[in-house]
Amino acid sequence: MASSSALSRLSNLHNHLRPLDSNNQIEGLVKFSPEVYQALSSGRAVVALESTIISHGMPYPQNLETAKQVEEIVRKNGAVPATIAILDGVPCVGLVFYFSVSFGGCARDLALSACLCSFQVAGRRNGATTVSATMFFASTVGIPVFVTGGIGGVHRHGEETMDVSSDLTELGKTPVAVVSAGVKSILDIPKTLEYLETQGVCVVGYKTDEFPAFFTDTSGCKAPCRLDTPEECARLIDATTKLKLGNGVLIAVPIPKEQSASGSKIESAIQKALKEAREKNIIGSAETPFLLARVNELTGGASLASNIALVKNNALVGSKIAVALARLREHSSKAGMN
Ligand SMILES: O=c1[nH]cc([C@@H]2O[C@H](COP(=O)(O)O)[C@@H](O)[C@H]2O)c(=O)[nH]1
Repeated sequence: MASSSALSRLSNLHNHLRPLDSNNQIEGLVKFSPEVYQALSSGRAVVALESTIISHGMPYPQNLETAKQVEEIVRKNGAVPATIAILDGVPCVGLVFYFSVSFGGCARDLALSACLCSFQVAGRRNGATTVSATMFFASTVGIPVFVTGGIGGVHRHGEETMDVSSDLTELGKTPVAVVSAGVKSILDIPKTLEYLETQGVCVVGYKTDEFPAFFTDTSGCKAPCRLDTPEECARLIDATTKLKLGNGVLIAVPIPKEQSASGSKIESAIQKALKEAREKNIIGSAETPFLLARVNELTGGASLASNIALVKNNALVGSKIAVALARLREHSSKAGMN
């Protein structure tokens, strides 16, 4: 449970954040760290980051350490990090330190997909945002690039259970580019790609022809498109905006080669964990956290090390894309093209 100091930090957090001055009702509900507010106001590159990776995706204390290191990587590469979470019912954009203190040590049962956000806001509760909720808020406040580890997808046997992550439907209706290491093989990767196609989402392999499977750089599935530089990705995002397609882009970045080596060991642990989940009848929102924790145990921590490495690599690539996009838009507006 939360320590009282963590809780008091949490409730004081609002004093450090400022609301966006806006007539837009949704934007008026959101609060920003001064750093993110300034960056957005001046057209600087900003990278959105989710908080479920802190609350659920990794154990303490690696979750906290990784969150801080990811923010550092984003800053070193010229962008401003914007971790998103709901605190006391207020969607907040920025300030990973406070979030991580609060979510790293408590509130681990609150991962919010977009559909649950209004419930938390109305009830003035706390919640870490998943990919879908982070996309929603990033889009609302004008952050076009969002970095995460992996997205949710169609679960195995999803055709019977209807267990399909709302990350996929959000990608179908929210214009944000999500930089991830693809989809874990705990999910059904071919069906996930099929579903994304149905949703009209442009899926890009970054420097690869193959869609990556999170812990490994291969999945046996072809990536629908391939791009090789941050500038190309920025042009794609810009074109999606100009065409007013209204949906997201998924940029799938393979895990770095060095870490991909332990992929086969991790894959067999995934198969064992999946079997255990079925035997114990662990389903729905309990399934992913169970599988992640069990795979980490079975691999003696190798999966966590890989997870951390790929998130950092995604932060590096995503920041470069955000910077390239900010430059492109600056040039366009100077040239009077917007
Ligand atoms: O490797 C990971 N995949 C997915 C998640 C989290 O799980 C969510 C998907 O959950 P669900 O399948 O319940 O929609 C993602 O949005 C993300 O927040 C994670 O932490 N780590």
